[in-house]
Amino acid sequence: MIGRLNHVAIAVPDLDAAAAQYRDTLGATVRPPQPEPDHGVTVVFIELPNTKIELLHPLGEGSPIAAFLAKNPAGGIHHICYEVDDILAARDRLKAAGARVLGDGEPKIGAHGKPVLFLHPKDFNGALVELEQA
Ligand SMILES: CC[C@@H](C(=O)O)C(=O)SCCNC(=O)CCNC(=O)[C@H](O)C(C)(C)COP(=O)(O)OP(=O)(O)OC[C@H]1O[C@@H](n2cnc3c(N)ncnc32)[C@H](O)[C@@H]1OP(=O)(O)O
Ligand SMILES: [Co+2]
Repeated sequence: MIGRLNHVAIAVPDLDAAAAQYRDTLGATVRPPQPEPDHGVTVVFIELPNTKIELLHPLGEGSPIAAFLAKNPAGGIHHICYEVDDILAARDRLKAAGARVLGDGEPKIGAHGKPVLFLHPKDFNGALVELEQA
């Protein structure tokens, strides 16, 4: 059911410093900061030949990554995002298998303008999983 690895997300305490490190030290292509108020984060995408890195920083009150950064003040890998051909079919199959779909269970529009859903990390080996409509 899951397809390509769309991105690996890293929560960072200093977005500018992390973006500069990927650009200047690692020599990667770094996109401009992108506020995502509906998700409570600002993102910077790093373009790699085979996938993307999504740098995440809290935006506004009640950001879903605030607790994660409080527990991991130096930052850390926050989630992995897989593409699926049919996000509603994927959701229903996962729910039937007992996985917890986060939020109200309805897809939201993600950073690429496509529907996304999140699955509880405790149901996936301690890794928060994002699904994105391909
Ligand atoms: C930009 C849009 C979009 C895109 O298009 O790419 C994005 O990526 S948005 C990214 C940010 N959005 C989200 O993360 C939404 C989904 N997340 C959530 O709903 C919550 O963050 C959460 C996963 C339910 C955690 O909620 P929280 O209030 O932080 O609960 P706890 O701190 O109590 O955590 C419970 C439990 O889970 C562990 N945990 C939390 N986050 C992670 C994580 N990222 N990876 C692995 N494990 C995680 C946490 O440590 C707790 O464990 P215990 O302490 O053992 O109970
Ligand atoms: Co993401």
